[in-house]
Amino acid sequence: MAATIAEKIFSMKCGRTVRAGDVVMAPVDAAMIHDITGPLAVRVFGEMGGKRVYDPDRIIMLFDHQVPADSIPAAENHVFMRRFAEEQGIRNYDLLEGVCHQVVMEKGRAAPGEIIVGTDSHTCTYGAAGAFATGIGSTDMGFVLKFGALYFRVPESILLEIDGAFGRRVGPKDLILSLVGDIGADGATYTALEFTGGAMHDMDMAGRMTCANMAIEMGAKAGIVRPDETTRDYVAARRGVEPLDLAGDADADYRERRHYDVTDLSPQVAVPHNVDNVVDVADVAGTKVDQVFIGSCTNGRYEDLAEAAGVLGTADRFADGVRVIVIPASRTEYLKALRAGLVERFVEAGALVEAPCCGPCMGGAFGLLAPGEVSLSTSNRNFRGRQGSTQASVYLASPATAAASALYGEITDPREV
Ligand SMILES: CC(C)[C@@](O)(CC(=O)O)C(=O)O
Ligand code: SF4
Repeated sequence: MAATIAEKIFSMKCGRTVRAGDVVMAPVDAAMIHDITGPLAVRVFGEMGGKRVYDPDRIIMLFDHQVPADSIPAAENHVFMRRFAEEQGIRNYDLLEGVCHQVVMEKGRAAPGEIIVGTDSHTCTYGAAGAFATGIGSTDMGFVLKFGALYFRVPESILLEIDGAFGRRVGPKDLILSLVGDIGADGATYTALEFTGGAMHDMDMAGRMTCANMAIEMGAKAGIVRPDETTRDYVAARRGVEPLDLAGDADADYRERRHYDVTDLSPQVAVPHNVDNVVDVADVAGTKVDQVFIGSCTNGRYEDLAEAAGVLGTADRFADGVRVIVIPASRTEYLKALRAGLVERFVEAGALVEAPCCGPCMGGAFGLLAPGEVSLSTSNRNFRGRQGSTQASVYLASPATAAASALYGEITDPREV
């Protein structure tokens, strides 16, 4: 019987045919917890009478939101989580490996057909590898840690067929921002987005992660990129085995089918204070910026830093008065950038390059904005107060637009640099 990818994954996991709308108890292949939402999950696990986690090798614990510890409570959280890891024999964790969603992917912990949950709403990122990956609350995670399964209502799916070829200095972030603007912050609530089409097929894994990462910004439970040879190569290189092949059936019962062509897409910008308030860069060009942040689980990979460095080109310096903060999403991506000379290039141009962490993305330990200040950020949220003062403004854009804007001190179309 024709089925969507989400229906196929849940049917496989439940050992019977299930359909969108069915409520099922499904096994969880991997569970990710991090330093902000993890402690509560661990406490709930204890309150449920949990003594041993269901499988320590399926639990991934990462410290990324408040690292290095930026307060004594944060440090206490880290001690609490490290103790839990040690007592439970959880080996998949590292203090400074990087942002959770980058690390889960680069460690090969996501593969087509798997169900992965995380106590973070951007867990959907792993749909780039063909998994059904979704953010859950810390209470649900307490249940997963103990039982290794969770109740799900199998979501309806929206098929997104993306065709065409990106123009110069236009890429996956511009695509996903345009989709968020078109579908709306609540336009895909509780659905699974299924990304397919020529432009997705041509996209590298970094770009697919950028797209899957922002599925939640349309309310979606998951953002699954149809697996293909790029998926197979990425996963096989990390797992050493050929992953499952998986595709939604053309005649499956999709709630919606949408077609987009990226050929004429221009650089996109999400304007304060809503992620779905998306315009062409031309509509906000010339807006003065005080800070530019290049990083986050959305756009902190080597490919993103290289895109920004490409726009920087041979320019000596970023614009006077603009604070440029660059944060590679993981130690691996940082080392790639170091070895390619990108870090030196950013520092020479006046940027602050920080060790892998979430940083200014969520108004964490540093990079906070004062009232009236303006940030252009390659991250995924721009609600009021997200990066500091509720009187500050955050614009979201691609690494190329971020670099161009840092060069001129104002929002700038990267195609004009
Ligand atoms: C935990 C929080 C800061 C988060 O990382 C993800 C979440 O909303 O769960 C974010 O980006 O908002
Ligand atoms: S980088 Fe930002 S969006 Fe990603 S997990 Fe950290 S705080 Fe959340």
